[in-house]
Amino acid sequence: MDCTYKNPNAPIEDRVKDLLSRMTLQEKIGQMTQIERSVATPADLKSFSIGSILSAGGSVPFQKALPADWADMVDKFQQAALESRLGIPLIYGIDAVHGNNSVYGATIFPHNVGLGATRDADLAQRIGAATALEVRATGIHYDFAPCVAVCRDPRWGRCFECYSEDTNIVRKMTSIITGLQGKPPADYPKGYPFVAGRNNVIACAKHFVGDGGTEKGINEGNTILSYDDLESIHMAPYLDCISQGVSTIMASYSSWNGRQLHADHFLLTEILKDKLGFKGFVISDWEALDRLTEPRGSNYRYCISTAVNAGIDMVMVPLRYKQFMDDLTFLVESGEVLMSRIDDAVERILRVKFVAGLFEYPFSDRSLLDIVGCKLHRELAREAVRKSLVLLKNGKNPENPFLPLDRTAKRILVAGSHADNLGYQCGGWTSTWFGGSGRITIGTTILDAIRESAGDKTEVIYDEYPSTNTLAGQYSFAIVVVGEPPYAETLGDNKELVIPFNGSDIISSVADKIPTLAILISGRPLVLEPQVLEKVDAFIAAWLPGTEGRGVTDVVFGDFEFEGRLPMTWFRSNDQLPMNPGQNSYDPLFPLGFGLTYNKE
Ligand SMILES: OC[C@@H]1[C@@H](O)[C@H](O)[C@@H](O)c2nc(CNc3ccccc3)cn21
Repeated sequence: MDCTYKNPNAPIEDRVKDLLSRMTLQEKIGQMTQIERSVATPADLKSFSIGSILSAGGSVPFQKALPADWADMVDKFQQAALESRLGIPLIYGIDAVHGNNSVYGATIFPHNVGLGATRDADLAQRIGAATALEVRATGIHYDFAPCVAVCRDPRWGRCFECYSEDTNIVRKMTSIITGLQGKPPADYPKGYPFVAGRNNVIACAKHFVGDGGTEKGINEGNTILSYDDLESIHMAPYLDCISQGVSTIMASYSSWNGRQLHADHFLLTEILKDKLGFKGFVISDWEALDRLTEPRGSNYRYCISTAVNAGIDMVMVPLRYKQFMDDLTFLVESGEVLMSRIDDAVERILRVKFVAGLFEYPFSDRSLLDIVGCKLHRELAREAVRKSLVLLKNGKNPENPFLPLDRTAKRILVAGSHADNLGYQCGGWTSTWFGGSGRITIGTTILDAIRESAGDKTEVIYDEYPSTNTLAGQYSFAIVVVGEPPYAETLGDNKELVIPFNGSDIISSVADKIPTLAILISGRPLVLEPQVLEKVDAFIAAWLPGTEGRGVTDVVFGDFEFEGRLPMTWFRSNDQLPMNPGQNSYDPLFPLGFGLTYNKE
């Protein structure tokens, strides 16, 4: 074997150096280019040595494609990449942010806000490992997760993607990385990317840095903070990610004190790479370079030169990639971007590919196919749901708790927009970018769970919007499930955080007549009107639990204890926001960390 880079026994840094020395400028730039699957052609993958492909949210081979169809698609792209002159394998990336959520039938775990309510680092790691398996089963190598944003204002449309407003909770939950990638050995070099093997994925901590701290929670907005506060509140989780061997980090669309992150050499290079010693690669967000100018994408050469010189290594172009490659070639040939910067970026990309074993195992492992949505993973997701539930009220008189409910009760009324809607309980980034409604995948709604758990003689009546006539009936108790519709990113920015679809009115109309448990399905706390909270007998925040609705009934019917505690402050009204512990005006309805349990001690 004459090429060091092809020798699996050679030290990785020797392989990187050898391969880099053989590459043309065009091949180097090709490796820095990530394109969307919809514009990828085998011919271009081969001739341009494209480094990476992604599936945008909802970009699937076809509706309800099976894991084998996904693996076929990825392997076909990979085959083309391996036919390039130097045969450098590509990495295929996807947002598997709560399971492999674009894939029909995959296990959908609670979104991060619910996992933050568990504060359970071991659970996060096990979820990471399960997610890695379901991603690799589809042939995909690269997961744009975890989001380690610290959400300081719930008006932000991406609050549900965050573990907490509390930096230390986010830091704790970065353990998911050692599940996704595997755990590096104790003596592993600091800052060096790590991927244990074929059952693991390349992870991506995002979005560096301060995305959760923008003014008024405006998505892609401006985070106005001193460097010390930026570091202590928003940057701290990245030190944990780097110490756990995270292989890639995604830059944030947002700005710090008016400086766009994608253009910020100080943060991306001097801090992240030089001071923190990050040796993986920094990837841009989707068309983030285009956002560096107004109108977007104008003077694209300026955008490219600014971002690449700031420290962006791989560019999620992802559509007009020939323009990107041509412009970057021009910039290098004109000296505006130094070859040393290109070489640094390509070294980082190749390092991650060698570490991930992709030169040895570029294709999917078909023995994993049946693991997608398997019972073991659904049980894990069910455990996560149980541990994520936060009990905010239990009984109009604390001496007389309302929960646990009697599953053998004579007659139960189930109501509300979110009682029987799998898409709603999964939230955004499920099946499509911003999620959907109804039976969007395979799973158990809360109504399904109640029906499965209830006694043989128990009558379960479901009425989404119960009429006066329905409410006039006799019931042992009612369970009303309401909440937010799915959303993503800017679509989720909201200055008026109230329960949508007249959720409060439905709760009130039922609770006026029947002893009622209210369950809220949401990506964040919402305003709970005092009279509504007074009327219900019990109230649970269930966040966005995903496909395993049985996790809710496990606790509601008393088989398991409540363990969840608020990962976000529960504000009284929108005009209090932003409101975080430590502020003089901290006057929440329920404070960060609140959560009742069945047992008094
Ligand atoms: O999906 C790739 C990235 C994702 O990893 C980032 O967290 C997120 O900020 C992000 N936003 C977009 C843009 N959204 C989009 C979704 C569907 C089709 C087209 C664009 C892509 N991405």
